[in-house]
Amino acid sequence: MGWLLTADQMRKAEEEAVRRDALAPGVLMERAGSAVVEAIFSRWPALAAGRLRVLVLCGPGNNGGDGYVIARRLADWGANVRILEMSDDPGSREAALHRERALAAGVPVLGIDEFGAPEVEAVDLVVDALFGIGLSRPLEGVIAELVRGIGQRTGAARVVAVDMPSGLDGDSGRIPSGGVAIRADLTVTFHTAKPGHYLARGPEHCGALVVADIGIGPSAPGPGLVARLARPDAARLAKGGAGHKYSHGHALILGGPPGAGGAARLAARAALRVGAGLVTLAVPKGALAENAARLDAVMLAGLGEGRDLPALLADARIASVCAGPGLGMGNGTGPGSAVATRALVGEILADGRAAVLDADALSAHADHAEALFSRLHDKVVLTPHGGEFARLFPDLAAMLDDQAGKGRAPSSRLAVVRAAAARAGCCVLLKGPDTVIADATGASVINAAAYERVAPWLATAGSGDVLSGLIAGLMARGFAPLAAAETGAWLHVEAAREFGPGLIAEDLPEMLPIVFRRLFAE
Ligand SMILES: NC(=O)C1=CN([C@@H]2O[C@H](COP(=O)(O)OP(=O)(O)OC[C@H]3O[C@@H](n4cnc5c(N)ncnc54)[C@H](OP(=O)(O)O)[C@@H]3O)[C@@H](O)[C@H]2O)[C@@H](O)CC1
Ligand SMILES: Nc1ncnc2c1ncn2[C@@H]1O[C@H](COP(=O)(O)OP(=O)(O)O)[C@@H](O)[C@H]1O
Ligand SMILES: [K+]
Repeated sequence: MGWLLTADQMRKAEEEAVRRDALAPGVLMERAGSAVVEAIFSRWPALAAGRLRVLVLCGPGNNGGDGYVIARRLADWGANVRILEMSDDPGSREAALHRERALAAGVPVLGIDEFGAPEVEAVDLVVDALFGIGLSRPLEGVIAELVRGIGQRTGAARVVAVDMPSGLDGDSGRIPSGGVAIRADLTVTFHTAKPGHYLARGPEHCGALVVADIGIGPSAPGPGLVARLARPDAARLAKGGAGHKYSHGHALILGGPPGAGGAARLAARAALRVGAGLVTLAVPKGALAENAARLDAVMLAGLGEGRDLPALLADARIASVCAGPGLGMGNGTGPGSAVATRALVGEILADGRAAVLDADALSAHADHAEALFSRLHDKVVLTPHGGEFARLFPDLAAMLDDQAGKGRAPSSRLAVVRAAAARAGCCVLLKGPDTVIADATGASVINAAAYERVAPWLATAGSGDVLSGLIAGLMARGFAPLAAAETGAWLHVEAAREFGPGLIAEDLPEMLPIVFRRLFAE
């Protein structure tokens, strides 16, 4: 299901499994450590060929406990292993038990101040078992020095992080203000991935990510709100044999004044490609000629300065509206002005139909956020990028500032977007490589362009306009707001990956047929 458990939810899941299966102390830790060893050899089979030199860094908690298991298992296998530990008196019974076993197996255990000795630095593999989901503050002092030294002084050694790269907050993927974090080549986590593996600095510090099953059982959503990774519903996306164009919905896209129509045309094409039965682009009358020269399957309508939009919306077959890309932020009151943009958004929201508000539709409300929130309803999706988000929700955006909250746990993008959705009373999608989507009930999804889904070529002008068109097209097809946002964001990244380097926004809709073909064949 792709659930992403927070530290608290993970602890509850572990406790439940221990109780349910009456597990002896240390059994889960044994499984966790063994899973890491398995992942190491599966990722780097060549390491099994020679005399492997390993340095295992053990912290004072259960993450360190996993480290003692890994050290013993690798030593049993024949590796030359040394442990550097933070404490000779681990904070849990399980970790103490596994420390004793590692000592009994003859693994040399040194204090962390031994880091710097030549034989300690000359290793092939570093295992980072300092801190996992129990990180409670920034790494400082000797530990921070050790973490910096690992990068600089162990040369070409591979670094594997146990559960989380130490120093990285598992709920947010951020490094607590003033701290540092391990940069791993591989991170092995247990039961489910955690939000921090996908958010903020997570992917950059984790390297590659493996989620190991340690027998905690079915990954129940657990208490409280649980986020998950975005995934498509292929059956819902496919079209049935029956039906005609109107059964797949009519999307209305609003476009801007003459010379500013590209963004809305991109959105319109995306809405059509994602399967809306019909798409109409409505533009100021002065922009009709320009758009007529550029459109075929997308239909055109002209908007005067009167009540033309409500007249258009009187057609009950129009199932969704997209407003914002290129709509205008100019001075004055004519087409393309911020005043006109706010008036159009007001009419759309008063109508109550499913709608995507993006770009200028958001920015035009920078000084009118409360008025906007009072009109939003649960059929709306807002799709801000970071700058637009900060214009509407400055206090929430400030919580994501790297300098914010020194000494406190860093705020998570998930919590911040959930708070924005609750305030706005609608679905909010905050764009980025770690796109977060939440609705007013707190339901939330992360669509990460990370690991095997990296899509750096999406950072190109107009790609956000395509995303809003995808979501509008899906809502025209009857997808609920959160599902439309999730599916649109997922398809957006897949389309970018399908095209690859050299991608420009125009390419994205054209990749959808290939993405669909692959998805429906699976
Ligand atoms: N429970 C289970 O059955 C299983 C758990 N598993 C494993 O346990 C891990 C979670 O273990 P955990 O809860 O003990 O937390 P952990 O990450 O070891 O850190 C806590 C310790 O670090 C300390 N500390 C924190 N921040 C610090 C800082 N900046 N600088 C210095 N010290 C700092 C903190 O001290 P305190 O905050 O109390 O002062 C405390 O002593 C999890 O990630 C997984 O690997 C698996 O084996 C599966 C079975
Ligand atoms: N490095 C990246 N990796 C993956 N996706 C990215 C990256 N940078 C930006 N994106 C995506 O590209 C889109 C950019 O949208 P936006 O900032 O609105 O651009 P524009 O206004 O030019 O259309 C968003 O969907 C965002 O999630
Ligand atoms: K770790």
